[in-house]
Amino acid sequence: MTVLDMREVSGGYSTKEDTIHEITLSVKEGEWLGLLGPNGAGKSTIIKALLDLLPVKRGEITLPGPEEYAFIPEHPIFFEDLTLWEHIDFMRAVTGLDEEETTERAEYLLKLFRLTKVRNHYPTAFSKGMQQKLMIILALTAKPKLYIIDEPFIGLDPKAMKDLLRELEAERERGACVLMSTHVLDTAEKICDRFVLVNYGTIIAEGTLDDIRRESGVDGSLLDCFDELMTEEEL
Ligand SMILES: Nc1ncnc2c1ncn2[C@@H]1O[C@H](COP(=O)(O)OP(=O)(O)OP(=O)(O)O)[C@@H](O)[C@H]1O
Repeated sequence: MTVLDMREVSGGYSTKEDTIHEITLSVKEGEWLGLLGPNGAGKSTIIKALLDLLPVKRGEITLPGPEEYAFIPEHPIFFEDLTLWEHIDFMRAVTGLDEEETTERAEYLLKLFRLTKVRNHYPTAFSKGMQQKLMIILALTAKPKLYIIDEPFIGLDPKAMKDLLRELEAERERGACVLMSTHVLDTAEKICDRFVLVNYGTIIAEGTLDDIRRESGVDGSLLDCFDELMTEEEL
């Protein structure tokens, strides 16, 4: 079953020029889609368009209801006046999740990501990695149908990255799906089922690793294929 669908979506920051052009992609139940591309390619813009944070000029977007997806942004966002635990309470109040279950899961995740000691502190004073972990904990606690993650691995220490992958893997077994943008191609290659490669706001290749290999003519890693496709584009 398709959980997320974008059909020929174009839009951008200025009224004159589009940043993304006719983007078509979809994510099915239990599937992990990697959104890849160089700096400035338009990955975050595609995610913003998807979440209605950017005016979409053309195209159609189908997304589950807000309580069914969680967004982990590239740059963590917090309420200045709420402590870590108050953020969890707030998320629970908004989503209407069961109190006991949410508390148990949040406490487990705080321990796993080593934030228990700062549960009553304000996230604005956290390091970038700690803030990123809190965004992850809030998303994982909500147990949504769909995770939309913009650069999940930047700023995380190796243990946190491993723990995040393990927790997401457990979520996949539950049927949850993931759309993630990332530069970490070796990890993407291992965990994603399909890939969408974006350059200058346009999709230049998509499919499974085998599809991407065929398209690039390179029988190598995702990074090798990516390099080849990018070189072809620049010629
Ligand atoms: N707030 C903004 N206002 C105007 N233009 C923007 C804004 N944010 C991004 N852009 C432009 O949109 C284009 C795509 O940027 P985007 O952030 O989507 O790229 P990205 O693929 O996520 O890059 P990175 O990997 O560096 O995060 C770039 O040319 C960028 O300059």
